[in-house]
Amino acid sequence: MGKKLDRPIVITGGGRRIGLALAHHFLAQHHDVIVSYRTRYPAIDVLEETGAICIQADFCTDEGILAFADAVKARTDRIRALLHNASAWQSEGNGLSPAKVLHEMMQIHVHAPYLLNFALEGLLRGQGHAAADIIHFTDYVVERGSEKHIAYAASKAALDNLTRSFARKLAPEVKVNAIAPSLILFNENDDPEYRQRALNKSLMKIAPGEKEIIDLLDYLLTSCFVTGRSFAVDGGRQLR
Ligand SMILES: NC(=O)C1=CN([C@@H]2O[C@H](COP(=O)(O)OP(=O)(O)OC[C@H]3O[C@@H](n4cnc5c(N)ncnc54)[C@H](OP(=O)(O)O)[C@@H]3O)[C@@H](O)[C@H]2O)C=CC1
Ligand SMILES: Nc1nc2c(c(=O)[nH]1)N=C([C@H](O)[C@@H](O)CO)CN2
Repeated sequence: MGKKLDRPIVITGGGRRIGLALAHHFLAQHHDVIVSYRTRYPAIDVLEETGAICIQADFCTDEGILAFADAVKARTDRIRALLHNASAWQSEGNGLSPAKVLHEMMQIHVHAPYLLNFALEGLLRGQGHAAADIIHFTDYVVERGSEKHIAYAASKAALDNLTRSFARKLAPEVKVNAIAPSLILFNENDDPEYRQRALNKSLMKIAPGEKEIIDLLDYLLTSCFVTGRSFAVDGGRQLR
């Protein structure tokens, strides 16, 4: 099973894009890192070669969520930060019934963070004032809703509310904050017309990439005071 890790940063959904960038960032800062992955991309091999502990987990069931928590507890007695990045941007339609879309969105964006926060509470507490962090990755649409991703937006809104509840429950040992991005990264299948439309929705008109999230995370993890808040990373989209 290997040696116990020293206060690792735990990242859910670390196999690609933002989660993967976060894992490499914190490894480069010489943190121990645990990531959950669902699909074993080649990037997982590279993460393991770079020293991360990569644990396969599917959060589509509560049992899968709690199995991941048990696997984390088998590797460490304390956690520096728990980053709830895992997510699916599921729209209505696409052959799925509304009931299935709603279930999947609530499972990944609400059941997983809620159950993992409770299951790993004992590993987050007991390290001193503001010594540990939980980060919920929500979305700009929490403020506005979304006509094409209704269940997704509702589930992220629930996650936004969990931020304040867990901040009240876990202070002052553990800070709990949310990051609410809008367009950060395109998906590889996004066509040029979609890309231009999406860029035009903000004042800044760029897709800034993972560094915007990484820099905010570095700030939040060094704070001894900020908790219970959501931080928009949206290029001024609300002013368009
Ligand atoms: N990218 C952007 O522009 C924006 C991102 N965000 C938020 O930022 C975070 C990161 O975004 P991004 O990197 O684009 O996310 P992605 O959708 O690219 O990746 C999310 C990760 O979560 C994993 N995941 C999805 N469903 C499950 C599940 N049931 N069980 C376990 N793992 C699962 C995926 O695994 P697998 O690869 O195997 O499917 C994937 O590795 C997300 O919370 C997202 O909602 C918010 C607004 C904009
Ligand atoms: N899990 C994901 N959530 C979101 C993604 C994504 O790729 N994966 N992408 C977006 C869009 O960039 C959107 O913000 C564009 O307006 C939203 N959420």
